[in-house]
Amino acid sequence: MTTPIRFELIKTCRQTGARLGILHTPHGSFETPMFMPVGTLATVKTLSPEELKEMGAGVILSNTYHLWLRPGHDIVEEAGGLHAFMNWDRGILTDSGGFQVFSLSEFRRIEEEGVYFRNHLNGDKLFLSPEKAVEIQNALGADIIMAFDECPPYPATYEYMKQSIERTSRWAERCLKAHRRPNEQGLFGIVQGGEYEELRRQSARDLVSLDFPGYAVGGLSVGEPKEVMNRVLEFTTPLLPADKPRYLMGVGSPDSLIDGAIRGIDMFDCVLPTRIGRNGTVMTSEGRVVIKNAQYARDFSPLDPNCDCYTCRNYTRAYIRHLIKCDETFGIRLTSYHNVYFLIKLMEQVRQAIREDRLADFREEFFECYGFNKP
Ligand SMILES: CNc1nc2cc3nc(NC)[nH]c3cc2c(=O)[nH]1
Repeated sequence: MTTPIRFELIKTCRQTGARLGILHTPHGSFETPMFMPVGTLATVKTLSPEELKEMGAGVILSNTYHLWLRPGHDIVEEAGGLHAFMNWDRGILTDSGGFQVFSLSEFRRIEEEGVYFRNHLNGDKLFLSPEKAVEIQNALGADIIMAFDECPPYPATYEYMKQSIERTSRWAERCLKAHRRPNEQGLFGIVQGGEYEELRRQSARDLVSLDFPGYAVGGLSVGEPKEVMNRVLEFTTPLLPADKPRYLMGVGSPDSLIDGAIRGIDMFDCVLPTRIGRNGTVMTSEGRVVIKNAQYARDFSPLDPNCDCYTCRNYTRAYIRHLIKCDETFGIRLTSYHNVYFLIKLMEQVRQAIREDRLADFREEFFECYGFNKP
């Protein structure tokens, strides 16, 4: 069987556990650690594929649950798959819908066969199973697809978490069996177990024995303190094969990206840059800037003095503040463009620091400049 996804380990940073790698996919090869912009409904909100390419995006995300509801995976399949449908010829990863079920629907019932819940748009009863989640992802045609898992709430009791990870492992096996296109789409397993080391070990052991082409660390960035996330990563990533990609789902903020890379994570995704961009908050090398604040009314400097993106080269804080205040669409395009660019460039700096074996030093410098308190 030809594996559609291959991870090439280039080197490990001597100062930290961070890895420099290359993720080979049917739609190109991309350096890791990487940040993957989220395009929930087959678009990274307000940005064009050309803009994403010029800023260096390699793999972008789309949501199985949302595309299943609108426009329907059958229409996307008829269009020739997501790449054709959204005119994106680089990498695409779809999540499996598990997380949306838990985050969007109050009513839900988890059974062995799958999850019963309601359509968040019209209240209709819905059912998702491992088989259905894989069927939808096979139709959408992403290069990387995710196993159907349960992302338990934080916190959860040990007893709840134990029965949840055992079901998630059974579901993972069912996903492998249901996968119709293993030579074109790499199916990643998702390690669960919350903050319990013993359960993370059990979940990792179950999934690694199924030999997935890649592994995600799930169940994090769900409200736990950052120290908990970092501790869980410290004992979880070493359980995963060094020659396979490791994906931390739903992360994250600049400090979490750096701390995740230091703990051996290769792939990250987060809605943060476009979500906060839409309400006029931007990430800059000197910390967050809430552009609506009156202090920027006559500030004719760029959003970030150290950024060379399209937004920062051509527009001022005063102008962008004006657009956001007037609810002008061009305003959130400019802030979204800068925020996605910022995280993609941050990962370039992380990769360069790994090449120079100085990621711990880079972390110090970045945290100092960005304004994070030193841990
Ligand atoms: C598709 N399965 C799946 N998605 C996730 C998405 C997440 N997004 C966040 N924070 C924004 N945490 C997440 C955890 C999971 C998780 O444990 N499983």
